[in-house]
Amino acid sequence: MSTPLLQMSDVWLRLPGIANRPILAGVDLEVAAGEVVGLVGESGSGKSVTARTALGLVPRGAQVEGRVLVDGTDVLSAPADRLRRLRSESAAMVFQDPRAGINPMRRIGDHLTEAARFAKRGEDVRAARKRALDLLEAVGLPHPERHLKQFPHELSGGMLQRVMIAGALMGSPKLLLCDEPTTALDVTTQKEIVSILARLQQDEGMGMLFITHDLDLAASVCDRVHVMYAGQVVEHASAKELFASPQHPYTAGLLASTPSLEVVQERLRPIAGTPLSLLADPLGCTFAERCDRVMEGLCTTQRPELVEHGDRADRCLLNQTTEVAG
Ligand SMILES: Nc1ncnc2c1ncn2[C@@H]1O[C@H](COP(=O)(O)OP(=O)(O)OP(=O)(O)O)[C@@H](O)[C@H]1O
Repeated sequence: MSTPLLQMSDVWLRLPGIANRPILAGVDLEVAAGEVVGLVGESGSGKSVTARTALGLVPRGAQVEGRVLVDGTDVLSAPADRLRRLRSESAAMVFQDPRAGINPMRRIGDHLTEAARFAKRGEDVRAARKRALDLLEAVGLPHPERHLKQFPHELSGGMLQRVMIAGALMGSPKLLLCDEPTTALDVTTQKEIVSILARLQQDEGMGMLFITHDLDLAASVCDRVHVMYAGQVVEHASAKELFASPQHPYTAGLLASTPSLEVVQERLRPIAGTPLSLLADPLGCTFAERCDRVMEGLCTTQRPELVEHGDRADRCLLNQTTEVAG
């Protein structure tokens, strides 16, 4: 197998003075070329911090340990100029809110060609403009020439997110990190944006990390899915296996609390309790206090490791205990 484009190994991120527990606690994650890896989990589980750490964008005051390789570059030790180049040449990110990532005072064309100035081939402005026009067309915008001259406020949220996707692709990245790219959009626009992303990912052979709350969306877009809880990956598997037979009670809980048009469920069952506070740092499993299968005396005192079972893995003592017993 080829070397992954993104390789995160045992990544820890702490925010002293803000959080008692680590924000990321030993995250392992790989994305290969041509592959879409999903990252799902409730709000606050660490999905965005994982993606941002992959590009060396860590919160101020953060203490980070572990290893992050993006296309061979050691992100956590690379100097700032190497990281800047990496973010324009090898990897790019699309965020949830397109308006937060664009200067409202600059024309769309300037935004797009500015990104090209950092690109590997040192394109001149004309070549960058041509690429911008091609990409605006590829993301389904009706009037690329006109859009180049427009300001962000002249476009709807869905149109602007297409511009942001075009901008992310200006440097022909090998790796695209998408952080809830459709959450802020209406359902029809969401579907269009997702299908554009999926087509571009395949056309360009990019590796993609796709962060979403939406499990149905993850099931339809991703090859593999990682489930995060309280800063840890608690389960990962191929999308097909994960949704057909979740092994971790948290994954099962997420599925049971997700409305689905395909499967008519009698009643949605929300996961009891609330996500682990940043001030809590329990001795045992971080999900124990909400788990409907908790083994008292065991889960509350022992931290489970992520254990592989074939090509999937989960972090649950229940499965490990059953294995030993069996
Ligand atoms: N700069 C920061 N300062 C303080 N706390 C932070 C910072 N960035 C993230 N956190 C905290 O780290 C935890 C993980 O945040 P993160 O944004 O990665 O979660 P998430 O899973 O992406 O959630 P959401 O789905 O809501 O975006 C949260 O508890 C968040 O409050």
